[in-house]
Amino acid sequence: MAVNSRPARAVLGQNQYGKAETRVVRITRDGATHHVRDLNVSVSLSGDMDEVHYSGSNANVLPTDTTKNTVYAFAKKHGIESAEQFGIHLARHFVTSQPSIHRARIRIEEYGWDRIEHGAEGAHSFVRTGQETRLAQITYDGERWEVVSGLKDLTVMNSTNSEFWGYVKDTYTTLPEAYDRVLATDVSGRWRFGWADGEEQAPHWDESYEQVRKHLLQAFAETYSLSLQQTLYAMGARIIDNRPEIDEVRFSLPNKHHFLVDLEPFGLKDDTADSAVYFAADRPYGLIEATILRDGCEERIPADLTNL
Ligand SMILES: O=c1[nH]c(=O)c2[nH]c(=O)[nH]c2[nH]1
Repeated sequence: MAVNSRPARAVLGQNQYGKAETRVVRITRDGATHHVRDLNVSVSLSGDMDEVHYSGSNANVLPTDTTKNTVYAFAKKHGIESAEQFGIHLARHFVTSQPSIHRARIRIEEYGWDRIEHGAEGAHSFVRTGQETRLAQITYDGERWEVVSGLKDLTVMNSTNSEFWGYVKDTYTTLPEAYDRVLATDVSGRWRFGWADGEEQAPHWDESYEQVRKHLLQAFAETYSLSLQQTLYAMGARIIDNRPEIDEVRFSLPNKHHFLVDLEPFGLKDDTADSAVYFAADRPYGLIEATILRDGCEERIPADLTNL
């Protein structure tokens, strides 16, 4: 076909739509033993969608907001047995319940959680699977050494034993008081060793790292938390109390908010005694930062850990 005889009309090609990255966390409570399923669900639908593109008629459009609600409602109603089973359930629902939808693609990422081993009662403390990044900074001026070790991206969660209430309330405060909430954070921590004189026996670095990691995880798991600030202090104090080679610890802890999803509009009860479905928000987040020192030691780790 000659270029000047090609039809001038534009036509619609492949198209799909849906809600991407619905972060759904379902916590099931079997007495004091909790179970977590944590998914990132992306729904993509296609079907009779010519009109919405050509004329703007939404008559065939199931809102993406509805697909998000369906993810939360199904998590509550049917549970999450596996990512595959959950995806099959959703895909079948969209295609069979909506005449205008002929194809559904559900993509799911699942984040795994291991239990934190500790000495206290209860099984509601988890560390996300996959390794954190271990960090080290060594400074030497020909005389004195400074070694700061650390870690980042160690994600932990307590599915209970966390409250937040009794805070200042001003004109702009809307936050409801929480008497049983999820407490989750990505731990970023640095700790400075007392060792500075090369003549002295150096600490066993690997063993020290493993022990610090263990102590901070156990303190996170065992602390009944009234604020993330309190938990942060407990983690740092546990390290100072148990590891004589360390003089200073600094933590930067994002408060990874988990909001209970209101399922009442779908006739589902928020029965937290049995199971609960949360929206895992990624931003904005509270950011709680502090240094914990061995009494009498100097504060040397910079306030902004991104500079270290
Ligand atoms: O543990 C918390 N500390 C806060 O300072 C705070 N502020 C807030 O809104 N939620 C929380 N949670």
